[in-house]
Amino acid sequence: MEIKEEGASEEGQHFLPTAQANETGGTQFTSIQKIPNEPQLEFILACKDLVAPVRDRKLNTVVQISVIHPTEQSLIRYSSTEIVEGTRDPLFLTGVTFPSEYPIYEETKIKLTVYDVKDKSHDTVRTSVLPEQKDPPPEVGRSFLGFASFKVAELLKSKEQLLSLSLRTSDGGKVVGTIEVSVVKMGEIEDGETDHITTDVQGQKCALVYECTAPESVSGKDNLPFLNAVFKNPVCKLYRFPTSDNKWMRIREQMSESILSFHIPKELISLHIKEDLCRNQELKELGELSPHWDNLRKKVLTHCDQMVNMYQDILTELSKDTGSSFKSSSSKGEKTLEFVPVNLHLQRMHVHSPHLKDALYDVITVGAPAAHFQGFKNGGLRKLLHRFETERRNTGYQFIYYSPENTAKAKEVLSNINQLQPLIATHADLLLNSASQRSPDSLKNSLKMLSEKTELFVHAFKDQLVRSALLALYTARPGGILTKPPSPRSKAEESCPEDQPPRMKRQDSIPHHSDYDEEEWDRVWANVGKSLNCIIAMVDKLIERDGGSEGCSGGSKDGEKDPSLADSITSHPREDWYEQLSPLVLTLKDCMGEVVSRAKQSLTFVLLQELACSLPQCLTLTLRRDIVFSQALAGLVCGFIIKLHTSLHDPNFLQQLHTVGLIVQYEGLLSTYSDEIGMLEDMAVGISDLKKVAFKIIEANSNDVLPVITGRREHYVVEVKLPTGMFESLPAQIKEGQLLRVHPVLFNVGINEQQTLAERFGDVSLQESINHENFELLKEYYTTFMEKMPPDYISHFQEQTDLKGLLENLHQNIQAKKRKNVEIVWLAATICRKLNGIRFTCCKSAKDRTSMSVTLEQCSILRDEHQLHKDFFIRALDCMRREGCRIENVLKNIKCRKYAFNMLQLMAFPKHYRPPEGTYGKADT
Ligand SMILES: O=P(O)(O)O[C@H]1[C@H](O)[C@@H](O)[C@H](O)[C@H](O)[C@@H]1OP(=O)(O)O
Repeated sequence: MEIKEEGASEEGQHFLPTAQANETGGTQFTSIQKIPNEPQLEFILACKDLVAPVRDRKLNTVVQISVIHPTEQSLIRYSSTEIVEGTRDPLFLTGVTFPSEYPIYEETKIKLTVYDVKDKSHDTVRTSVLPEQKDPPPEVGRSFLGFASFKVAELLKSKEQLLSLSLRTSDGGKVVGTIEVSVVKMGEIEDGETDHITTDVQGQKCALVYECTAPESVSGKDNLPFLNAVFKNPVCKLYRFPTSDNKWMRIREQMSESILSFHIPKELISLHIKEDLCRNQELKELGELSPHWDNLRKKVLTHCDQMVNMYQDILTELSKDTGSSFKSSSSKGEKTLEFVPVNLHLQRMHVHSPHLKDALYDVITVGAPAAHFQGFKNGGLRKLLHRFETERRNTGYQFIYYSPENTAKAKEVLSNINQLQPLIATHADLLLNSASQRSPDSLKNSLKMLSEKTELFVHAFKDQLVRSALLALYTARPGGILTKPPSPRSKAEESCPEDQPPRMKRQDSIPHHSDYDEEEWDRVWANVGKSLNCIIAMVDKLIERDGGSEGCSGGSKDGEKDPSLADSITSHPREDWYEQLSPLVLTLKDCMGEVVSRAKQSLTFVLLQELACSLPQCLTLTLRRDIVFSQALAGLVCGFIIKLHTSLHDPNFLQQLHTVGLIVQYEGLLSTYSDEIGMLEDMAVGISDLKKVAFKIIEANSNDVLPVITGRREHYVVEVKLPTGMFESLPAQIKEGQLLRVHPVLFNVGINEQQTLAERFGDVSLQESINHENFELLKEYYTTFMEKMPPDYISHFQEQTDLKGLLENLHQNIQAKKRKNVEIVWLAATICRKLNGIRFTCCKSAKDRTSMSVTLEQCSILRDEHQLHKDFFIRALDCMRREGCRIENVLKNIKCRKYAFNMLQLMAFPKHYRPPEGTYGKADT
């Protein structure tokens, strides 16, 4: 077989899809026997007795792993180990793993090439997947020592699955040492054997014993097919690190993208279109208005229709991306991809350490949810929304000011009406159906349902807002007089004596009209309750006369019956039930229709005020908020799904889920300088808006496992599907569809050179306020958690972790005005993990700073929870950053294997956020 130049082939971590891989020109190859969804082959490497080309040179070795597929002639560079310095017998901590999807067979050949690295800052055989990019030539920074190759079958069939191969020079002649390839299986006990490994600290040695406790399934293998439908294109890396008692722990790092990146935005945009079309229709149905308001309505409708068209265009564009699951950092500013989160991944660390249970640690990494296309010249949502509200409050005569709470309330009531009216109509028909069957039980049941829904309906209008909006609309009708200016009134002011002028407080400015009959609405509204009472009374009578001993459980709402109705009931002995109930049901529907029509119009009029007073800013702001929210929600749904699947077998988690909900903690690394201020302002609102989301778990009835979103801008429900077996095992509350809450919190600490500028010459108040506000939210969650979770769980919990102490520590750190105080994000992350929460890490692109942070978090967990040998902390960190999933993330985003940092930036970073030499530099981002 001819071996081609290495530079000509592509980086192998992004492999062919399986179907393609099996098309091997008709030739059959032998698959490696594998456990479903587990990597097919994993091995580690060590060299012995390496011969230096120059005497007395201390070797710094790296092994490059390449693959030759059976049908192909060329080499594909697959991965590399880390560089081990100063030894002829290097033992590599970075292993090799071939994920389940990788087209590898027993016939596949693997080539191991050993290099001596002379200049780490230039050590890079290939930094790019594009052949002719500006990479240094292969020989820069390193020199070839020797190579060996083997077929996968040879390794698998070898004694103890271990090969010891001679390393030869390129002409194949001279032996320059040996390389050992040893198959590993996460969780399997290996033969006791000791070895030595050079640590970072010169001269220190560490005896290593291959010994592991029995494996324990942490990944919930039975639900993997389900997760595979959501998480795609995994990149896997394998490491082994020594523990403080000189044993091995194994770590598998995995990074996957998700089709939810595109699916959630599409779902949301469809929902917005529906909501906006419905609002536009309601605006049209507002009825006759005086010329002033009618003109405004026309203007609003023109803009709103344009907006809907725009959302439709975006949806069409996105729908073309069928099956996409990744938006790269370089596409941040693309208009058609605005709703899609940037560089969203599940970053998972699976730890198998001696004497401890296997553990999984998940972080969702994603670019800060922000409106990159709209830009940040005028700031982000936090500032823009505030400014918008202030301006609106101060607009003069032409509009009526309703506070954001009241506008939201109007939307909520409108949505409740739209949901409840058809529901009530259905229950009323079911009642008639039961009546025609003369079935007392079914009649009682139908009545119960009808009563419940009608009560909800009546309750929905209890708000003072409906009353005041009715009056406002009355004055806006032709002939209605709009008092000048609409005088602000609150409840307190209503009690002011007539002769005293009302206080001019710029709160809701609701007009008055002396001809207006305020009680009319009360009558119309009360009629619904009354007509329900009539039905209840009639059902009671019918059942009683039919021989039933008990009265109907529906019960009159206020205990008294309408006298006229009671008469009509007594005058019909043993009649046809349907005939008796039918007119009453009709009356209920009519009364309801009257209420709906009045309330809908009045509340739509409230919405008209918001839109009319600040066109087109209002719509642009809504768009910005929708964009940011969509990106945030896509991440949240990923986080929720993965958390649910990994914790499904933990009853405490499930109880926590339906009792107090989940904390969702976002770590932000944005600086409070220049554009990133705007990003942070967007991100803060996007994350806070996630409070409007509730999850509901439903049983999957088909192969379509993707979540479904219902609701509207103020309140969304995400339905997450589970296969029957898993669904059945859930607690009753969850199965019954209880809404599951999330509690998002954001802590931000800027770490780069821009933050240095902000701290020296700028303003860090945004970061400070965000951290303060979110600390209060976190504390609230903790308090509820302690109050609502059962005492035995809490005591077990407290034994393990001093959460209170961690919270206090976090609080002190937030208050201390310390520069780049990364302790804040570390503590917040620790608290989140201890509270069983969902973790997120974000920077602008989730590529560079995020990569530094998640790798640091992973190694800190290994040190704090899994006894990583202290001398190996930095080395583990460097391994993960040099050859781990995150450098693949960089490659995937910008087609170049370099973190986009320069020396100046690195100097500004807090300790431990700096990548190893040779992995960073100028990159086209
Ligand atoms: O992933 P990020 O940390 O947001 O990437 C930044 C990087 O930190 C910075 O040094 C570099 O100059 C670029 O601005 C990166 O952002 P891109 O969005 O351009 O990848």
